[in-house]
Amino acid sequence: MKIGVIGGGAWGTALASVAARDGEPVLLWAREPDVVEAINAGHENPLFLPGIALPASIRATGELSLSAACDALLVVVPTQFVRAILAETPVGSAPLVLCAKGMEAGTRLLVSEVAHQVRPEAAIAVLSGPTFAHEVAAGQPTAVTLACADEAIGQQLADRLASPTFRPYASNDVIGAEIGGAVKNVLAIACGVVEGAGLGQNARAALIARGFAEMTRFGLARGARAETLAGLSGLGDLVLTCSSTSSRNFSLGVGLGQGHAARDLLADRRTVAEGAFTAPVLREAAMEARVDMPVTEAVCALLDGADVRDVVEALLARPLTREHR
Ligand SMILES: NC(=O)C1=CN([C@@H]2O[C@H](COP(=O)(O)OP(=O)(O)OC[C@H]3O[C@@H](n4cnc5c(N)ncnc54)[C@H](O)[C@@H]3O)[C@@H](O)[C@H]2O)C=CC1
Ligand SMILES: O=C(CO)COP(=O)(O)O
Repeated sequence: MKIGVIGGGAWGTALASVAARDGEPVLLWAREPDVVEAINAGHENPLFLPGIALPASIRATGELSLSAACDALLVVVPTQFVRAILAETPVGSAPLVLCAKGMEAGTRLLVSEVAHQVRPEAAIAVLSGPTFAHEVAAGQPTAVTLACADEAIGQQLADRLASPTFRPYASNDVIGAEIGGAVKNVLAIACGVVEGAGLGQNARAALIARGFAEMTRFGLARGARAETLAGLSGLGDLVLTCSSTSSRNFSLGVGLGQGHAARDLLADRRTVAEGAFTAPVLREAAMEARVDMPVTEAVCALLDGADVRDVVEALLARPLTREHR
């Protein structure tokens, strides 16, 4: 199965490295000519994944048309670009493995729903879980959820991508796998705020638990299964992203918690903090589904420029309620 990877950021590069581990040829489409050049000439992606040696069997290209020769395509561009890239990519009969974590602005769709609109004929899988790209590319042990409604295709993809240090766990809950990854990025911003504002470790643990309750309420309303939300792509990724400055979303939150303005923190970023784009979309989707998401609302307020102390005060002043509703 020849794998093509669409997107040469940190995660696309790390996944290309996973797929190329035994000398298998992998095609990697990158938008930046510098990235294409550096991968082909020096087997490194100094822009997005510096300091990691890549397998020589990865061939980078700037030509999307070459993906027509692939048997499966890993789609790893940030969420807001998935629709445009998929429209341009020749897909043929290749299954699409969606690896971005977020919701599309305007439509409020999950990435699989966008892919289904643009490529209704393609089999769709979602790969998601606690996966910092630099650790995966360095061969450190990692486990992910690989969800596909067609379980035979899902198993083929899992077998192809698995290695002694990369363990895909099969699932058929595509929506559930996506909701965990989309929501945890917003919650990671909130946990970063707790860190940046010096609110303490009790507050962070409370936020992870109440954030998980929020993720679960929203997920169940959108048709996710509870066990998927409690698995690698939900709780697993939430715990990872809420506890490390390696996370771009958590780091963005640290800056907000220290009182910096979101627009300054987001200006001129080359790398993506998906939670900043997903938060307002998630707030709208939650209102539409009549799901209470106070942490998400607080993150939206901070991204809109509200004062940290006011937002924290308002969260803590909410009426006391039952832990389980
Ligand atoms: N970095 C990580 O550790 C992980 C990232 N992800 C997800 O993977 C997705 C991609 O993130 P990263 O690879 O980390 O990106 P990155 O932050 O390393 O790089 C930014 C990417 O955005 C692309 N880009 C910028 N403008 C674009 C445009 N107009 N059209 C198409 N692409 C454009 C760049 O070419 C580059 O590939 C995100 O949804 C992220 O949440 C998922 C798991 C782990
Ligand atoms: O999704 C990730 C880890 O699973 C990466 O998190 P960040 O995008 O916050 O860096």
